Amino acid sequence: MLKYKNIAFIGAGSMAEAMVSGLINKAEMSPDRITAVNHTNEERRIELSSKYKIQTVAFEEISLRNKDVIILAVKPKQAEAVLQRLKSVLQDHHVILSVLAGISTRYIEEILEKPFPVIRVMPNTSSMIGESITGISAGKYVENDDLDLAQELSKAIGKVKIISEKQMDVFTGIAGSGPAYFYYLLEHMEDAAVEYGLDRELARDIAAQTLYGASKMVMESDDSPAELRKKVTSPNGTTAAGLQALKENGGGDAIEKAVKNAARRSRSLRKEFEKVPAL
Ligand SMILES: NC(=O)C1=CN([C@@H]2O[C@H](COP(=O)(O)OP(=O)(O)OC[C@H]3O[C@@H](n4cnc5c(N)ncnc54)[C@H](O)[C@@H]3O)[C@@H](O)[C@H]2O)C=CC1
Ligand SMILES: O=C(O)[C@@H]1CCC=N1
Repeated sequence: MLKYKNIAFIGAGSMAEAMVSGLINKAEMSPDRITAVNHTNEERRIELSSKYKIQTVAFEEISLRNKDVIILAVKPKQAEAVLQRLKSVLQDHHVILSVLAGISTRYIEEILEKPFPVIRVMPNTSSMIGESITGISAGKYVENDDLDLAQELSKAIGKVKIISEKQMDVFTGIAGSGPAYFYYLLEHMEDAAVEYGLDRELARDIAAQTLYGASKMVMESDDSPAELRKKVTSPNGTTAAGLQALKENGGGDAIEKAVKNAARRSRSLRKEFEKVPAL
C-alpha cells in the first residue's frame, strides 16, 4: 500500500514538486516518507523541505536503502548520467517509476543491467492539486504488484490510464503537455478581454471558470465535444462568429498540430538521448 511506502524523487523540479504536493495535500501521504534529491541547487532543496516538510538531499549524499519507490524526475537529457550513477545504489527491492518524456523502459532497463521493474508514468502538473491524468506503461520486468503500486500512486494525484508504451508519445502530447495549451488559450482569452475593457483578474476568473465548466460538461454528459459545441452555437449568433474566426485563423489545425508536434518531440527525445548503453 502506498501509504507505507518510502518514495525518493530523483530530480526536484516542477514535476517532482507537483507530485509531492498532490501526494501530501490530496492523498495525505506522510511527508516523512518522501525524499527529493537534486544535483546542486541547495536553495531549491531548502524551499521544498520547508514548503512540504519532506526530506531533501544532494545526489552525492543519496542513500536509497530504506526507499521502496524511486521516481526518476530529471530531464531526458540527464537520464543517462543519472542512471549510470544510480545503478550502483539501487537495490533489488526497488520499483522504478520514470516520468521522463520520451525515454523508454527498455533504455532504462539496459543501463541498469539488472531486472528492475521499470514503469513509465506520464503525469501532468495538475498533480499539484490531485487533478492529473496520468498514463502508465510497464517495462518487461514489471509484476502485477508493481503495476498496482504505480496505479495507486497515480490515482493519488488524479486519474490514471494504463496504456501501451507505444501510446506514450501521443499521451504526452495530449496530457503531459496539454495543460500548457489550455494556459496559452486562457492567456489569449484574457488578453482579448482586457483589450475590450475588463480587468485582468476578472477576465482570468471568467475564462478559467468557462474552461472548467466546459471540461466538466465533457466529462459528465453523454454528448461528444462536437455535440456540446453545437448546443452553444446559435445560427448566426455570437458563437458562430467566434468559431468562424477560429477556423479562419487555423484554430482547429493549430490544436491538432500542437498535439502531433509534441508527440513527435517525445519520439525524437528518445532518438536524441537514448544512446545504446555499453553492456
Ligand atoms: N513539467 C511537466 O509538466 C512534466 C514533466 N515531465 C517530465 O519530468 C521530468 C522533469 O521535468 P521538470 O520537473 O519539468 O524539469 P525541471 O528542470 O524543473 O527539474 C529537473 C530536476 O532534475 C534535477 N537534476 C538534474 N540533474 C540531476 C542529477 N544528476 N541528479 C539529481 N537531480 C538532477 C534538477 O536539479 C531539477 O531539480 C522531465 O523528464 C519531463 O519530461 C513529465 C510530465 C510533465
Ligand atoms: O515539456 C516537456 O518536455 C515535459 C513533458 C511533458 C510536459 N512537460
